[in-house]
Amino acid sequence: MRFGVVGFKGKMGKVILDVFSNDGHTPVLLIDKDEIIEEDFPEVIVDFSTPDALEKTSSYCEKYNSNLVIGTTALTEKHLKILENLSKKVAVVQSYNFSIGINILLDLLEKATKMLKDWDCEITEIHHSKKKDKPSGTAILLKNALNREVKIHSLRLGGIPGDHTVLFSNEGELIEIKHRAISRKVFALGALKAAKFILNKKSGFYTFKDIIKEASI
Ligand SMILES: NC(=O)c1ccc[n+]([C@@H]2O[C@H](COP(=O)([O-])OP(=O)(O)OC[C@H]3O[C@@H](n4cnc5c(N)ncnc54)[C@H](O)[C@@H]3O)[C@@H](O)[C@H]2O)c1
Ligand SMILES: O=C(O)C1=N[C@H](C(=O)O)CCC1
Repeated sequence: MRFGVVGFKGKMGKVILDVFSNDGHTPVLLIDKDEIIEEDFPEVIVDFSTPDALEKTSSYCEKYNSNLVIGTTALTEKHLKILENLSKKVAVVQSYNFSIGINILLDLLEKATKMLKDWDCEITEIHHSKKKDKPSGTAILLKNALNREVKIHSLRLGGIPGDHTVLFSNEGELIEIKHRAISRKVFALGALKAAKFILNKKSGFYTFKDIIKEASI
């Protein structure tokens, strides 16, 4: 496929370029804060950058009728509205976490939270010191899956790609459900799976969970 990357100079952008290119796909549109390289029209644009880039990303999707895979976190209602409108014209996959493990964990938590209604529950997330947003997008997804008020504890240190733990405890027991991304490549591989999923879709809004379900991973 011909693909575009928004945030191509960033940590995720570089890994996405690598993973997609190694799978035989051709980068034709590269966008970062201070540079745009436009060679051809992309079938899919992948945006892992910053919420401020979304209007530009959306206008490129409309210009080229490109589908969109977006992993950028810290989106507000305004950004979600842009994505909703865009998804009426092209196919959009949005997720705060493109790893298979977290998306399976979200299913497990929906079940666990019903069984552990009376237990205390909190979330911890640890990420590299360069991460700009807090709490992580994934922690927000986990909180939503728990469907109750939980505290999120955020730590920023070193080069950690992403650790999330959900803790449940009663008077005598502790259950810890933990996910660790060992490398950023897992997110890029998930984005590639999402890009292949929407390649021939006309329009619509999807999450990564929809894709995993359809592929029965
Ligand atoms: N959904 C997921 O699975 C997942 C996984 C990892 C990271 N992320 C998210 O992806 C985003 C990027 O993470 P990162 O670690 O690569 O960050 P980063 O800071 O290393 O990279 C961001 C890139 O975006 C560029 N950028 C900034 N403003 C821009 C603009 N207006 N237009 C175009 N480009 C612009 C920056 O110059 C930089 O190159 C963050 O929101 C992060 O939370 C999501
Ligand atoms: O490195 C990041 O930034 C990550 N962001 C996502 C989040 O906020 O949940 C996913 C994990 C890595």
